[in-house]
Amino acid sequence: MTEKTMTTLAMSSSDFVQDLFTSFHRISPSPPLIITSTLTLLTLLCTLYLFRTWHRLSHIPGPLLNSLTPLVLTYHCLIKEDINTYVYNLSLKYGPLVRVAPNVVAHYDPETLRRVCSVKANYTKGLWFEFSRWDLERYSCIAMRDNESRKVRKGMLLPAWAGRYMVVMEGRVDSQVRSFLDLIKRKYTSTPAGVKAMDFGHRAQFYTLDVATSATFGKPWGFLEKDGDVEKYLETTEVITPMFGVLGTLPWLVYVMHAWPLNKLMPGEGDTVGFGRLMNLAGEAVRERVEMPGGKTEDSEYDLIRGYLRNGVEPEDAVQECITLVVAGTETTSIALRLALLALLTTPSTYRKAQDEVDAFYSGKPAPFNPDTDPIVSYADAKTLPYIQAVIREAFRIWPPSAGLFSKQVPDEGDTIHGYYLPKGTEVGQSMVGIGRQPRIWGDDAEIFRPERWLEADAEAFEEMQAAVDLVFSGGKYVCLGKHVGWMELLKWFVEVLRRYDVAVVNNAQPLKLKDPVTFMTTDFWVRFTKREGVEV
Ligand code: HEM
Repeated sequence: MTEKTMTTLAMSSSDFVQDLFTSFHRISPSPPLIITSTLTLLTLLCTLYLFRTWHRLSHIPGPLLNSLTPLVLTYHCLIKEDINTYVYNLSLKYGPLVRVAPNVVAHYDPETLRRVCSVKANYTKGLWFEFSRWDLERYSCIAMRDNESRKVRKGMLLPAWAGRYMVVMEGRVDSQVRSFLDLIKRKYTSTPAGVKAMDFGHRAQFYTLDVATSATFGKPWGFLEKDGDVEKYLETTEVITPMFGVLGTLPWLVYVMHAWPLNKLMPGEGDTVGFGRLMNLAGEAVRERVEMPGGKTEDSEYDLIRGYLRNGVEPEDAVQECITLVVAGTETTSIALRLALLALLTTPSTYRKAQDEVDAFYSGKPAPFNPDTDPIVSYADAKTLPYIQAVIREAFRIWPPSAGLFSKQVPDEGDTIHGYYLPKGTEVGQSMVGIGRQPRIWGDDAEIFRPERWLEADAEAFEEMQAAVDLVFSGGKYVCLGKHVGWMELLKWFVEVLRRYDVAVVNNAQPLKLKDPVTFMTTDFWVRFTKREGVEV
């Protein structure tokens, strides 16, 4: 090959490459075209996804936006802080079954709620409960979604609350009622010479925390004695509790938070304060009891951890149950205590009647009254006071302490509620606010706090009302384990406090601030206690 031929060949191959490049460039799409096609494809996929999301339950009435995204509910938890009122208002607008999120419907029918929760129903717990998984490796009963496993676990938990153990538990409640009275005496008795206002929102929590921790661990953590937060528990739970509402609407976030790197920020057994400290103490308490030599435990040493372990709960699971006991037993009862007191303080006629009932009860007892040695009213006696019970039931009704959706999942065979077919996997949420406020059961004055309605009702109506309000403790296989302890705490507190003190709000224009990010939470509830005339305290 000559040099000339070589040069010609080299030139023609470079021309060829250049031509190829130019023609490729000519047919390749311009950047705007790539962006436009990608956007079109994404829009198409999103539309398909949204259509599919909407279509599944498109026959259930509800706002369009809610059928496309759960973020509307998240917004009402996080920003508007009115989630339960919002869900009830949707029911009023759209009917007895309303679609509140793509896969979640809500109802306010006591009968439906009882059926969904009944032992026979194949419904399982919904994803809403995922927030109560304190550890992804282990379950506490409240978070268990598999019916068979939860039946076995609940069967182990129940005997720990039975018979004579309730007597022990009542003694624990009495001690904390006494601690509360002692706190008023020590620091918060107002006189004409000066007001010693108490932030009741926090003190209600101190009381219920001391009851829950003494029932669980055998002795209280001592919030009332210290009259302050212990181990920064409240400081951290005040941040965490509203988050429970958000996680209820976006359950997948629970797994994100338990995965690296967010898990580094989550409370854990290594923590020395806050929620992590509770985990830590629960672990220690369980280990301590497992390592203890066998033999009979005196009733005075009885606590729920011992009861659970004795009934066969694995130690690691007992830790989870301890955490649930403290979380489930505290905020619920505090809410009921605060709002029942608020209702009494802002309705003078009911306050008088409640106090008269307590006085009438004690007028039949031998005098004189010694506040330090007289026993705290027994649960059995307190249950003979209809008006005080009516006050508590009215508070439960208007501000249900367990106000969230508490959704349960439709079983494989599907279900029909209020004439609407619900396919497998649909989450059925409850509106306890709706159950407590619907005029069909409560009459036209359903929004009004009026304990008298309970005394006026005939036997049949009373039964229906009681069965409806009782659902604040859920029902069937999900019924609250601490129901009687909660009732004891409330009844005993009202009887013993009203017996000794006159209570009044401090800020008449705004007794407290109420918000509803997951359930009814209050701040700035200042009250004053004044000794009743002629009563030694
Ligand atoms: C006014 C007070 C209370 C209310 C309104 C209340 C409400 C509830 C509700 C609605 C549930 C069922 C959740 C569900 O699975 O659907 C529940 C479960 C539970 N509650 Fe309560 N509760 C109260 C007080 C207490 C107390 C004082 C304790 C313990 C000291 C407690 C311990 C528990 C436990 C351990 C569970 C889980 C039961 C299970 O998994 O089956 N509760 N509570």
